[in-house]
Amino acid sequence: MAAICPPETLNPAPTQPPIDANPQPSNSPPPDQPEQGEKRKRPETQPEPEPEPEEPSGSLHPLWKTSLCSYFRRSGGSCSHGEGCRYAHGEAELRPRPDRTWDPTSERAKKLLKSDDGDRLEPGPVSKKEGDEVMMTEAVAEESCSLDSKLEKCLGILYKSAKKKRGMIVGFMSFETAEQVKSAVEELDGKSMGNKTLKVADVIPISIQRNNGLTTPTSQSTEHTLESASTDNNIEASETSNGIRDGDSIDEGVTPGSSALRGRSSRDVVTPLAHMSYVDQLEHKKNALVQMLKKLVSNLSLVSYLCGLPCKLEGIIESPLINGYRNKCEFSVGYSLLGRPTVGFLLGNFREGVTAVEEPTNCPNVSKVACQYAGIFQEFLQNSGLPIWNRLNNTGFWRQLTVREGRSVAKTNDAENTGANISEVMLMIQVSSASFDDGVVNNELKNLAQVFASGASAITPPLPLTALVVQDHKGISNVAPADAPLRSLPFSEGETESEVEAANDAVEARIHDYINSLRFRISPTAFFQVNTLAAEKLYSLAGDWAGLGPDTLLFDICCGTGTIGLTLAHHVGMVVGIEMNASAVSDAHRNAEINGIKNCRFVCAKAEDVMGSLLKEYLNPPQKPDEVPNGSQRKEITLNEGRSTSLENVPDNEDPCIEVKTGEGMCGCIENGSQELAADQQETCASENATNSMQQFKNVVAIVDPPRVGLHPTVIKALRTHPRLRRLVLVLTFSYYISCNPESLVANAIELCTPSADNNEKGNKNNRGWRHMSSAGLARHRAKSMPNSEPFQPIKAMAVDLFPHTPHCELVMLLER
Ligand SMILES: C[S@@+](CC[C@H](N)C(=O)[O-])C[C@H]1O[C@@H](n2cnc3c(N)ncnc32)[C@H](O)[C@@H]1O
Repeated sequence: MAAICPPETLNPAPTQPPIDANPQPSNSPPPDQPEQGEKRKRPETQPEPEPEPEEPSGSLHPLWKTSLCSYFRRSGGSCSHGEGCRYAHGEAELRPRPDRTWDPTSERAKKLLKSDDGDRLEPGPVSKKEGDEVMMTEAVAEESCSLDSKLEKCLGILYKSAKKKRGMIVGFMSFETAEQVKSAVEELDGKSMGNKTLKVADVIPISIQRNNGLTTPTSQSTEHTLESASTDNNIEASETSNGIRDGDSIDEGVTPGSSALRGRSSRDVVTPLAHMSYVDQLEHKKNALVQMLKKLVSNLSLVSYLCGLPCKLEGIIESPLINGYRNKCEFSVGYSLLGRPTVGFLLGNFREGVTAVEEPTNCPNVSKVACQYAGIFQEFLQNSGLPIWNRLNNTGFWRQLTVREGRSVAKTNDAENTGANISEVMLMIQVSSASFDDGVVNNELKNLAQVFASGASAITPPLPLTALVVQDHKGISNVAPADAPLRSLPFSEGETESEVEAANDAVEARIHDYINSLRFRISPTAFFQVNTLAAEKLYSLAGDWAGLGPDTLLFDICCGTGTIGLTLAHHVGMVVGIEMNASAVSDAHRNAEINGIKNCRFVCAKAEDVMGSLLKEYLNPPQKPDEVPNGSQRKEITLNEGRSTSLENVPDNEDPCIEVKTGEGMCGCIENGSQELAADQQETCASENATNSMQQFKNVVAIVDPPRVGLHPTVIKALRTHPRLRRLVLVLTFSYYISCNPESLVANAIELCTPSADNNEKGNKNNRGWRHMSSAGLARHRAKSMPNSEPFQPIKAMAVDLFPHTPHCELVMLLER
């Protein structure tokens, strides 16, 4: 309903564009933990006031009695803290603040505000000029009030709940009654807080959700939002190397914003470089990469370097497709600036209070097919009986539409005709069904499936529709954990519920794409690079630089569906892929199988849990034949769903993954080159294979393609300290508007490349200084305690542009020692 903002924040430089990105499970907290940024719910009953700090006699706390006690006022004159309460029990006790202002909720301040002198005790400029207007939450914070617990105390208004995310410059409030809303607006708009002025701006009320008998209103209360008119173009990216996701870490979807957003388009937000020629975009990215590499130099003072760079930047490889290249788009569901249910991209960052969603039609990186599906869904939502997800109070049903496309083997670089190769489409609709009746939900989903099917076939040429999946997710962020429930929806005519239920048991929804003529199966939550043709170039470059040969053992760390390892498998003796997403590992197995590749093993685990033991297993062969590496694995082998079968015969709908658990929590999938999956046979086979292979690998290489956060220190340590690993190829996403990406690259490189210290420093467990360190600082700190080992040297780097029109880019860096 209202927003408060400093005008200077209205149009800052864009930060992250918001299309898709595969959710990175590594970044998703386990379901039992709050997701990042998740707010704690305000308790129903008013909590007891926090214990007040003891006032040292003789030296009063500077804020002593400078704010009115809301408990005292509301309870009609009692407060459990009695006279010891830090807050003033009534106007008479009230003291002026250190800045000579009065509690703005006090009668005294109100009177002063009405006078020409404003609320200051001393003459001086009153902060009424535009530049000094602040978000309510900023001002409140300056007044030492936490919005959650002390808003009422500070502002003296009645409200139902107040929410603010860390880092947000707006706060959201809901009220019990219309009167509360009215008086809160009167009270807050234009109010001076310290030397700042609160601004209340109009927003479109989000809780006006359709209720045509199918849903219950989210709350009986009059729910309004105090929201900001301010925003910038920032959209947080959850991840990663495949680009950006919309709504990622925006997580909440609130209302469409205010007039400040009018004129802003999803094109500006999602593809902020689209106004430049492609040549200029590449130049821009290259320059940004040079800056980032220079930063690396300053952190690696002992490494020889060239022209200010740690290694030569060989250039930037262009994307074969510049428009419509994305094979995956995650479209938010929300309201447009005009209040219309819309499927598209958020116009800004929720932290800045922006929740308006606009259609993706002008975003040059989105395919026509994806736009058409977004349009079909949007049309459906105009008449849906179930509400759109409300990011303010985390209620509602429809959350997100993901469109994933698979291409046929024939490729075209024809920018105008990118849709021609799209042969498969998977639609994943994210909903939150928890508070809705099953019958209503099923009916609505059935209608939606029909709408998608008929909409797809009504278009000329008809849109492919291969799989329709519903993801049920009730977390605050749209980034669902990898284990969020998925179900397939029937969409072809005549297909019945029970047929689909049966099919759900057997057939997992998936699409296929091709890389270097290999066919790849992709499950709904598995990572796959969003620009397939550019990814081919990326993988080829990584392979060229890795120095591969028949005697090479290649570790594909963070392997996803196995793309890097499988496309290079024919150059090497063996590939060991490590990946934590079980669906992706299952895809990797299947992909090896459908492409007839036998020399790969894929391990389903966090790299940090298994890297050390895998290096040992392959590179420190046991001395005696009966000394089997990872002996504990043998005891805990389990077959998925207790099946025992031959991989050669695994039908497309079965998961050939065998899980192996070790005492260290390792969960591995035995290499699929083995024929039998019977547990004991498989384990022997795997070990033998591993042991036999060990002797023949003269060359050990790792290609590392980690998520945005970079490599875990444990993985770095394992790689750095294993003397037989001589070559490392890092594949990292560089996003020059996002500081954390280059940070993680720089941090990882510091640990890998800093020479060992003469005297290793042992970590001091009690040293909490790390909390305030940058990631580079932390990495330098860790490098000091790295066990004595030969450092890697950066040899060369090259960028590959997987994300035209956006600030993102992949960087490949070769490290050797
Ligand atoms: C940038 S993607 C690269 C995937 C693959 N190399 C490709 O190009 O398709 C990063 C992958 O790392 C996985 N991942 C994230 N954290 C991980 C961890 N701690 N251990 C193993 N895999 C991880 C993600 O699930 C994701 O599949």
